[in-house]
Parts: sequence; structure tokens; C-alpha cells
Amino acid sequence: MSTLFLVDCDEKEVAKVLSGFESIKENFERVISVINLHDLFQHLYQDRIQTFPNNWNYETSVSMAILGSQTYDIRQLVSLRDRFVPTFNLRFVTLNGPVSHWEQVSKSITKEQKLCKSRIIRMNHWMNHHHDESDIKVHEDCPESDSCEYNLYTMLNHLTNAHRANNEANNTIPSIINDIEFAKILSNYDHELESLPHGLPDKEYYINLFNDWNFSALNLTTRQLIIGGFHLLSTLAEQANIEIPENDLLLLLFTLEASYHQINRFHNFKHAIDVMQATWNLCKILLPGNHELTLLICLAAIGHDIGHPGTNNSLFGDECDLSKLFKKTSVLENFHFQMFNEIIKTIWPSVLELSAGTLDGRKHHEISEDDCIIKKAILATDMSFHANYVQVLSDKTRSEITTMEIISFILKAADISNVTRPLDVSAKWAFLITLEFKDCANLQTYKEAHEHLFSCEPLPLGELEELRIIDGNGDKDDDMSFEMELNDNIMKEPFQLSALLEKYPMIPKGQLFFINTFAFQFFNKLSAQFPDLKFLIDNINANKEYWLSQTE
Ligand SMILES: Nc1ncnc2c1ncn2[C@@H]1O[C@@H]2COP(=O)(O)O[C@H]2[C@H]1O
Repeated sequence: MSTLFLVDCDEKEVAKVLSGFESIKENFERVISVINLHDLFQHLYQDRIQTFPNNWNYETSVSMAILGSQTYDIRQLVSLRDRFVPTFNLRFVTLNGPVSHWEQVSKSITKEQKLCKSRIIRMNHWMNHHHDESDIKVHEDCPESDSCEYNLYTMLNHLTNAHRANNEANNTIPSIINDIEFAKILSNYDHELESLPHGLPDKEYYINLFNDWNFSALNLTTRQLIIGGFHLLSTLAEQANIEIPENDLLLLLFTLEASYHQINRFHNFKHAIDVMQATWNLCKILLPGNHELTLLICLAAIGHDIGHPGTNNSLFGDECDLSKLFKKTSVLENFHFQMFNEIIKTIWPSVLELSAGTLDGRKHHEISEDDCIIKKAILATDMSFHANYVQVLSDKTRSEITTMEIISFILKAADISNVTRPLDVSAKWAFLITLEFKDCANLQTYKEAHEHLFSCEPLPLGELEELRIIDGNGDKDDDMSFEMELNDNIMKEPFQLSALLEKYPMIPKGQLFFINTFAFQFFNKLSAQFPDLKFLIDNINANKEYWLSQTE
């Protein structure tokens, strides 16, 4: 669902300007007037934490902000978007712009809306689209870019714009963002905890929740994920003796949430929180009392999949710009790290010194980026190096394993820890990754069938219509009906695993394949080296037994 924001606009004047362009208004489901940009961003963050199914995610459609009387620098606004709500498809237009701009908006907005309605086309766009020189020229001459693709999220845009914008802004947090009271936003939506309406409720509750291997991030709302993440990180920061003001830490969590695609089946902010929770619990066992490292690895965990397109490295192909940029190695993982690094540089820069200096006391400026602990931890999640980690666990004795290797094992283990959770929790993650794999297969199939449509060239409208995708199960490529089904039938407690398996009978085989090919070996060797982790392999064995019983 898309929103037309009127920022400091006289509504009569808007009506007058748009009267010549009726088709523009038809593209928006609601119109909201806000008094200034601060209120606009507050509204965006507020919408993102609505409970699922969340119609107002700013990803399945394009929203637009019309800017009224004041003079605005559109480039700066685009850069704010790219730094603080990067996955949002949000377009800025000044009310008093020339008629030619409105003509362009009118021409491109319908197409933009269509492009981001299809899951497969959208994923392809995120991964492969770049702006050619003519787009950039248009943008420089005329800040309200008439290139429609400019307003839709792409990974390359995220990378180049956030980097450039951070450099230009000298990594400071602009007051439009800094003045937002995030605790207030959270308490405005305090449906579940109405008895505690003020501030950030219940630290003890969330720490206890996160302290348990039965934890399921899938049962939490976005708001709860943010509050839980806040309490965990603030506890870890306190233990590590590193300060961050409450509002900055909340900004970090809201920015991270808005940097993950909320609409991904598996690789979304829930996965980020799940991996951070697992990481914390593993740190307590493998690095007891090492508070600085624990904070760093937990941060790496929450940032480890930023901007994940819900696909995998092999779908990028050698000719893709991102592949070339990262020399065809760990393309996604390098991307996640770069994007996380930009966020941390702005919101919590002191952590970077810690990240560079914790292992051997060197100062930040003496350390190359490749020595950064956060980077090493994130790169360890690339499954193409899985066999190397298993080899290290096989070849070395406990005393030969280095701290850096332990850090890598922790994040790697946490990343695939869903198979080590109790069955009911594990099965829900299995379901979600199965759906994501189906999307990947669809993307591959459609790329082969419609090769000419998947280049960076703008798609003709007729061909877009044709590409409304019906997948192998006859399910429509429709985000909202999926969300409803997820909420009403699948994630609802008490969880009915047998009903889920009836509808998705391929899950057990998929889980057995993943466990037998990757997870068992790794967790078996890990718990042989670190016997306190035996519960991980016990859970895998129990889950494996269940999946086997479902294939007989
Ligand atoms: N339960 C699971 N079943 C199958 N594959 C999984 C499961 N959990 C994680 N994976 C895979 O392991 C990969 C780890 O890296 P990614 O998160 O990029 O993508 C993940 C999936 O491809």
C-alpha cells in the first residue's frame, strides 16, 4: 500500500497542481499531511513497526512526499532516505516544480508501482539494477529525477549512496532524525504491554526471553524485536563499558530494521535478531567474561544480513556489477558488512575502534579494514567456506584454535542455528527458508525464460503485466495474502506442524538434506571441541529423527 505525504503543503494548492495529472493520485491508497520532515520520518518509522501483516512497509509499493512552501534540497533528502530508511521506495517532489516534472512523475509512477508489486521482478531489480549515465545526468540537472528506477531500492544504490552520503555528511546524524524520540514511537504502539505505556518496558522480561535456547523471534512483533534488541545491546554495552545514549541505540535498531527487507520470507530483521540471540548465548559459553568481544560479535550478528535480497551468491552471476565490485567473492557478505559499517560509523563510531583493537591492543588507525572483527565475523557466514571451518575443527586441538576462529565459529553457528532449536521453532524457520528457496528457483526460471526482460533496461508496461508470477504451487505472487496466511494459519499458536507439512510436504526432505550435508558435521565437531555445546547436536539429532519419520 502506498502513501502520498504532503509535507508542509497547502492542500488546495496540491489539488490545483495535481488537477492536470489525475493519474498520479490514483497511485496512492492514502494521503497524509505532515507539518515537516521530522514528522514525515517519524511517520515512516511508526508505520514500520505496525503488527503483521503490515500494509505500510514502504517496500511493496512506491510512496511519494510532496514538499510544500520551503526550499528543499532533494538530493539531501534522498541521501537521508538512503542512510536511515534505505529499503524504502520513497520519492520526493517539490510542489512548485515545473510542469515538465509532474509530467515525468505521472509517466513513471504507475510503472514504478507495478515494478515493485511482483516479488520476483523486485528481487531481480534489487540485485541487478544500476543507473546508467543518462539516469545520473538527469538527476544532476533536475534533482527530482524522472528516471523511475531511481526511486526503487537497489543494492548498488544502497551501497554507493549510503557511502557517498555519509562522506558528505561527515557521519553526523542530522537533526531531522536525531530529534525523533524513538522511545515515544515504541510506546505509541504498546498494544501488547498496555500496562507499561511509558519508556522502554521490561528489561528483565526481554533479557530472560533472550536467555533461552527455545527463543523464537518469529513470535515477536517488529516493535518487540526492537525493544528486545535494545535491551540486549544496552546490557552488553554496559558490561563492555562502552557508552551509547538511549535514543542513539534506538535509532541504531530502527535503522537496522529499515535496512532489512521486512517483506523477505527468511532473511529479514527477525532472522537478524534470532542470530544475535543465538550469538549471545554461544558467546556466554565460548568467550565467558569477554564483554567487549561479546558486544562486537552480537553487533556483527544483528548486521550480518543487511539488505539481503532473499537470494544467494550464485544468482548474481559474474557480469553483475556487485559481483565485479567484490571480485566475485562473498558478494553478499561483503555487501552486508559494508552497509553495516556505514551505519555504525554514523551512529556508534566508538565501536569501530573496539572492533579493530580488541584482539591485540592496536589502535584503530593502525588497523586495515580486513582486520576488523565485525568484518571477519560477517564474512564467516559465507557457506562456500563451510568445509574450511569444518576442517579447522577436525585438524586442530582445542588449544590450537585461535580467538579469531572461535569468533567465526560463533557467528557461523548462530547463522544456521535454526536447525538446532527445538522442533516447533526449527520447523517454522525451515518453512520460511523453503519459501525463499522457491523464490530463488522462480527467479532463475523466469530469468531464463525472459532473459531480455531481466537486464537493466526499463521494462515495457505490457511485459510487466505478463510477469505477474504464478509459482509452481499455483500460489499468486502476492505479498499480502501470503502475510495473512502466515499469520492466520501457520505462525498461530498452538502451532500445527502436521498441518504445515500437509501443505508443504517438501520440508522434511529439505531439512534432512541441509542437516546431512552441512549442519550435522559442523555442530558435531563443534560440540566435540566444546562439550558445553552438546545441546546443539542433541537438538539436531532429535529434529533429524522427526524429519526422517516424515519421509517414511
Ligand atoms: N533450516 C535450513 N534449511 C535449509 N537451508 C538453511 C537452513 N538454515 C540456513 N540455511 C542455509 O544456510 C545459509 C547460511 O547463509 P545464508 O543466511 O545466506 O543462507 C542460508 C541458507 O541458504
